[in-house]
Amino acid sequence: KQQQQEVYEERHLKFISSLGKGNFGRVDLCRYDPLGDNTGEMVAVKQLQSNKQSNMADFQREIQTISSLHCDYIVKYRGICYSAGRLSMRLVMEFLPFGSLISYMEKNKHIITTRKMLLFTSQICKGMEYLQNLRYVHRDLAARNILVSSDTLVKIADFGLTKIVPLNKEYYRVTQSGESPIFWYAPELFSCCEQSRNPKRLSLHRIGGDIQGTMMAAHLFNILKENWRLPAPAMCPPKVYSMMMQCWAFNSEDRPTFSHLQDLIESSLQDERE
Ligand SMILES: C[C@H](Nc1nc(-c2c[nH]c3ncc(Cl)cc23)ncc1F)C(=O)NCC(F)(F)F
Repeated sequence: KQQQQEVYEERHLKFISSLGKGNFGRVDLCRYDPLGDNTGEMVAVKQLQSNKQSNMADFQREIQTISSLHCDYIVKYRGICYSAGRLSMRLVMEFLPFGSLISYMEKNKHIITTRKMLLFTSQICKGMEYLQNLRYVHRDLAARNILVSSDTLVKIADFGLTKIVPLNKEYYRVTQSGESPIFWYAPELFSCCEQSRNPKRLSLHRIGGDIQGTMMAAHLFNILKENWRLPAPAMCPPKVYSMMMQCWAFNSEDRPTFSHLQDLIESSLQDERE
């Protein structure tokens, strides 16, 4: 059983490579090697890029969020590393060797079966249902924020935009302007994350290239009001596309819950077995 460390000493955290950049942070692959013999565990370490006060507060909230989550389908929190003088801190998480779902799908798009994609989607629904039961809203569910643990297990990651729905409310209203991923729909798994079928690219094509900035959200709203939706990805089973369309219902009360989605996935899996 891997160590469940809470505090990581900076001097034993050995940088190996940079994994990627998020909204305000960077994630590196490190080996935590207190014995100094390269037998320590590999971990993913996130640190802020900017030391803007607001980002620091958001980072604290992200740490608070991920450290409260215990689910097989959510990336595991390992602990905190306080830098010298405790000025900045770093979030230590489990390292998933297969990387993000986007890169995994691009690399394996010719061998990934519909069954495998349904299994991944079902696991994401289970993770999202767990979040929902804790009244968390992820707000940035996209294949780029899903990590692949093995050929049969994916996990939800990146809780930088996650908010808690207050007890006296039923939904979360976007308040601060920040970068909202307005083009992102339900899991775009079934497009194999092909860049040509990227939700943003397809929506921009429909809206027209000469629109920019604040007008963009208005135009996106209009085409959705007129019931335009992303086309079915290639090889997407009809039942799956109808499930996606239900997730994109204009009125939120018409959209399926994550538990209902799991029933739909089970029934699609039956079809795939026959
Ligand atoms: C900014 C960081 N970007 C990347 N991370 C990794 C990664 C591989 N393996 C990993 N194991 C644990 C973690 Cl936390 C990240 C990785 N790979 C490519 C990236 F571009 C990130 O956090 N992205 C969000 C999410 F984690 F959901 F993919």
